[in-house]
Amino acid sequence: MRLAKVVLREIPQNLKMLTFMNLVSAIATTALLGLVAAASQEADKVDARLVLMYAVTITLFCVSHNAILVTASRDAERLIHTFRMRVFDAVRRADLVTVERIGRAALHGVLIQDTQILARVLPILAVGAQQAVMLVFLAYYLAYLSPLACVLAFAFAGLAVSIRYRRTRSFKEMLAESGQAEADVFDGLTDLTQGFKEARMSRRRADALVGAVGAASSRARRVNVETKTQWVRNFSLIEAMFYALIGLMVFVVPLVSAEYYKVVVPVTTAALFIVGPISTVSFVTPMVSMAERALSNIEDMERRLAEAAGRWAVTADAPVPAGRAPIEERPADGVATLPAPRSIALAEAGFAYRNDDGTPSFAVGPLTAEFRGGEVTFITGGNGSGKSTMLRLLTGLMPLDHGTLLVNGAPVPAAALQDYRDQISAIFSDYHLSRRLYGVASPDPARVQGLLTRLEMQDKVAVADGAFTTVRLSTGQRKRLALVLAQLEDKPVIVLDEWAADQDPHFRAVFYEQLLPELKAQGKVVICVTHDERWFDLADRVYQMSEGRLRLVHPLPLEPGPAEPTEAQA
Ligand SMILES: Nc1ncnc2c1ncn2[C@@H]1O[C@H](COP(=O)(O)OP(=O)(O)OP(=O)(O)O)[C@@H](O)[C@H]1O
Repeated sequence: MRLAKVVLREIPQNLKMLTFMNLVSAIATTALLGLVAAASQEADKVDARLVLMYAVTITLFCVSHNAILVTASRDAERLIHTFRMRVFDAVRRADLVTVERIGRAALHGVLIQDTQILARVLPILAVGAQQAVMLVFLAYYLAYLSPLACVLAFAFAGLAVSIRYRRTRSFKEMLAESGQAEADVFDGLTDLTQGFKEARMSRRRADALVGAVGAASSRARRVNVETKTQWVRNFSLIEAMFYALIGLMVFVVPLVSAEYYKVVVPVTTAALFIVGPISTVSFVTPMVSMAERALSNIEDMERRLAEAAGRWAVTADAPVPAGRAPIEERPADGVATLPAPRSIALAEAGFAYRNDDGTPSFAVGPLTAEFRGGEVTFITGGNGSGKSTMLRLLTGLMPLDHGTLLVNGAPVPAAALQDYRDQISAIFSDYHLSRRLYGVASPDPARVQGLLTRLEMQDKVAVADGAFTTVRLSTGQRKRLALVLAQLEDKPVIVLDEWAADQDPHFRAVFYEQLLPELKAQGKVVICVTHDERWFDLADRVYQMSEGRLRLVHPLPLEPGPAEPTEAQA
């Protein structure tokens, strides 16, 4: 059972203590029953010793019950924290295509919904386990009083529980359907909040969007109501059956057992005591499948992300092109030593986006291009020609299907990919600007002020306590802050995907005529995707992308000239 394995593997520390507390609470409950039976024999006087023992037993029960609940809740939260951190870590290690394919809704489902299910269910399961142990003790006690009553009571309880289970066969499917419907609602919410402007601008679009979210929400409501109704019906049925069980003990058993009248009071009391635990255990057992499902979702997500990372590691270790020495891997920790890039390149690189059935939907390559330090390279080409895809491959965000990524002419091994990415500042067209300057530890205030002034943002924004004072800015202004951040990172490679497209004509000229030459003068590898032909002559190289293929258009590759006359000819 997945749940048991996970508990043993992830939170083994308190299992002994929980088992001990379970035994204490079960013994305390059985002792309570014994004390009630003993007191009922002496109903004409109050025995102080029995009262004291009763008080001690109740205290033991309360202490052990509390300890079980508190420990189980704490362990459940620890488990959830572990899972969340593992999934976060797996996300940051995965490649972009996998994360995009999995989607925000599925990740949200796992990180929020499934972990919450575990947080709710695990402490209840601990109580279920406690009640199950208690049932074993109560069964012994009942069997000691009257074997016949014990057999009848448990047979009847078994019947009640099995009727209940037969009625909850479809519980799992209902949960799955409800989870899918909730994910669809979340998708719709994302479309509504992120596409708010578009929805607000068109009644038909907004109607269709809200209609789709409404349909998903209504599906979720129907399934959730069905699930809860079934739960309530089952609960009532089982309650009624347990009252019938008490009737069985009082009216039917005396008919078949002559000596029964001597133990009728303790047996009936014991039967009353087993009603609660049986009800709890039968209520809790379906929750095992809920927890198993949540766990399986979390583990599947981890596996999908890890598999993608694994595939990537393999493809990144593509064969070394002839004549190029690979970057060395340090054997001790397996991390490659990556030299500071003076040039980065793609050699015969290829990649295809794939449909769900695995067929390629769009392919780039073979791509061969080199980008050098102290040079500005422009990449141009029509919409959808593959420029951003090429940048994603060049920056190590997506695995190559074939070909090689090179630094200073040597292939980058899988173990060095993060090192490689750490050398690149990239501002993609869908750049996300955070208010906090993550990863830039205590920047020099004078330098920050200088950069803000250089980017003409000094009157709008400042940096305080490691964060921009605001990011509520225009698209062009946010891109300028992204460039401030990139300059603060001061990495040897800078990649800008249509950065200038959002700038006004004045600042566009500043960008091409001043900022790019400054970056070039600092010796950086500067790569810009751009459509601004007016400034093409400022670039050292211009590549043209067309239908996934890359062609050098400036400087034009030299045509092979007439052959030099040989010595003999001379
Ligand atoms: N995440 C993705 N999943 C699947 N296919 C994608 C994805 N992103 C892009 N594509 C496909 O790759 C093609 C090239 O997209 P890409 O963004 O690389 O083009 P681009 O040259 O940067 O275009 P633009 O100038 O419009 O930004 C697109 O036509 C699209 O079909």
